[in-house]
Amino acid sequence: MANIDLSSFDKILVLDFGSQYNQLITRRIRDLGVYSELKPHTMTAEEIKEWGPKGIIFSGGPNSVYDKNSLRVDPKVFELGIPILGICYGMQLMAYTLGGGEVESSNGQYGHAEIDVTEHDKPTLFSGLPEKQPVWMSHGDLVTKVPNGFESVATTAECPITAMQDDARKFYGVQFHAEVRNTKYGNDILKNFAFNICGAKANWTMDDFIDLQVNSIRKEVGDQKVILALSGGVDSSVVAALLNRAIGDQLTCIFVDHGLMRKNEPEQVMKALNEDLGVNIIKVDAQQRFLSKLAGVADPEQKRKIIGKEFIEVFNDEASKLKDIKFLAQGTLYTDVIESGTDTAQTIKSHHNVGGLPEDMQFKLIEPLRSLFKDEVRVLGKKLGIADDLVWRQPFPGPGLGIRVIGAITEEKLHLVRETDAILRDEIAKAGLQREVWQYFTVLPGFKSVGVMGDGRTYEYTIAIRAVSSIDGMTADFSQIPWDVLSKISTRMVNDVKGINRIVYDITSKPPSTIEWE
Ligand SMILES: Nc1ncnc2c1ncn2[C@@H]1O[C@H](COP(=O)(O)OP(=O)(O)OP(=O)(O)O)[C@@H](O)[C@H]1O
Ligand SMILES: O=c1[nH]c(=O)c2[nH+]cn([C@@H]3O[C@H](COP(=O)(O)O)[C@@H](O)[C@H]3O)c2[nH]1
Ligand SMILES: NC(=O)CC[C@H](N)C(=O)O
Ligand SMILES: [Mg+2]
Repeated sequence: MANIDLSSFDKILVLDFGSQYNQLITRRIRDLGVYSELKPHTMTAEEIKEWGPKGIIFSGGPNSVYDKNSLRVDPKVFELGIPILGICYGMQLMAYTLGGGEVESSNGQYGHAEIDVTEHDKPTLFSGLPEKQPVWMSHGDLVTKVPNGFESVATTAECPITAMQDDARKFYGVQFHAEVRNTKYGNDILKNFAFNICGAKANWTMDDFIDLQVNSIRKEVGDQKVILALSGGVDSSVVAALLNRAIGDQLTCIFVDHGLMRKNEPEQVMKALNEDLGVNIIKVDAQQRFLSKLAGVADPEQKRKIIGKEFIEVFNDEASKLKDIKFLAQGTLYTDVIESGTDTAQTIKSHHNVGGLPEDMQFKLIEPLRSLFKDEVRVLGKKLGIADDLVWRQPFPGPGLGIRVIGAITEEKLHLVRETDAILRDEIAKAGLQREVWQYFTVLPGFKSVGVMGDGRTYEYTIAIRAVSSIDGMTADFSQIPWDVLSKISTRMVNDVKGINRIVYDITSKPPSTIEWE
């Protein structure tokens, strides 16, 4: 095993000013083969120097630079001689902090825009790229005067200073989000920054990630025992493979059947995991515990917190049977972390494994995938030799069908979601669409409507079909499942599942919606 320490890699540091997309910047840089980490905006110039990045990126964020409590940066960071790129709030912060710049509020620009690049001659962020480029904007404020030493290098009608640069000091700012895929040349812009401007070398790969994680797990755990929350999903299976490599039989995996699983899932999961992963797995039957705690609870955040807490109670019980367990491992991804809310980012929903955890938890967490996105985890899963079917399994949230029955959960409602979900999955498989559609499931909104079946009046529940395409779960588009497939699905659901008389199709993207309804 290679003994890896970070000093062998060229690094780019991303400072966190609270954007939902901040970790997306680090992963774009890692995709280029350059090591990158997200760190708090409070890191001092001295600490940054010690970390030794080739370049620094300031992320976007929800603040306005003129807010009293807006997030700032140590001004000495501009004296380190390290190239800096500010994105959105990051650019505004540069203009505000460096002498001579001005920022004002405006009507805002949200979504697509086209920029005109006005500076081509010098080596810039835009070297080798077209003069006109589609970008993605999300801002209320804008820079109205560049700081001393800077020039404006790109423009749109609404935002005359869309990009700015100071060649001599290697400081750059873009008002648009270069890290999102809707910015057509975003990756090329980041490439120009990392390689041409910072002079970084691409000497980082996912194999290095595996080595780093395995080493750090061994160091942290020593000869102690670890339990892993294993769901049968991709994320926890990848963690199982990593832990198996790092600590072998010091690991015990625990699969919880909370009664919110899909049709036949518990049996299938146990069979598949036993065959594929070769790890020691305990199945806990906890249906009654979860369902009785959830009875009558309608608020989505409260449901998520109850589920998160009950998971930990189950792990506590199992740990006390196994004795001397200090560590709980989970397949937490960055999406779970950022949506649950951080010191700088707002809470969108409390994922059961992050925001839903009880405050007084006894375990120390091991979460090796905490900074990664789903598509990176799939690459990792393949590298670790996990079977294709498991690597490409559609995500299924820990709270399961519990967040797909909207409002209070009952056995009857769970049954309707479970049966319609099974039909949907079967028809999607028959149509060969499993890979094309990223995630697909049914939701029971909980209201009834009038229908007519066999000449008789019905008054029954509605089922909604949710199907999305995505790469990392951070943004998603609704999938355009062919009408004939939808038609078959709808007919089968109404015919086969008693208690349903209407099927609707969810045609919203994320944002503005989220993938799950709760
Ligand atoms: N039924 C379960 N039993 C044990 N642990 C679970 C269960 N459901 C979820 N978890 C834990 O919560 C984590 C987060 O769940 P999540 O659904 O995001 O990941 P996953 O199930 O591993 O992968 P996927 O996204 O493919 O479903 C899991 O990685 C796992 O550690
Ligand atoms: O393990 C999980 N625990 C949760 O509490 C949770 N909530 C949402 N999800 C999954 O995360 C992805 C993004 O979902 P949303 O757009 O609904 O936030 C989608 O893939 C969701 O299925 C969860 N996974
Ligand atoms: N996305 C951002 O970074 C937004 C920056 C700032 N909050 C604005 O509205 O202009
Ligand atoms: Mg899951």
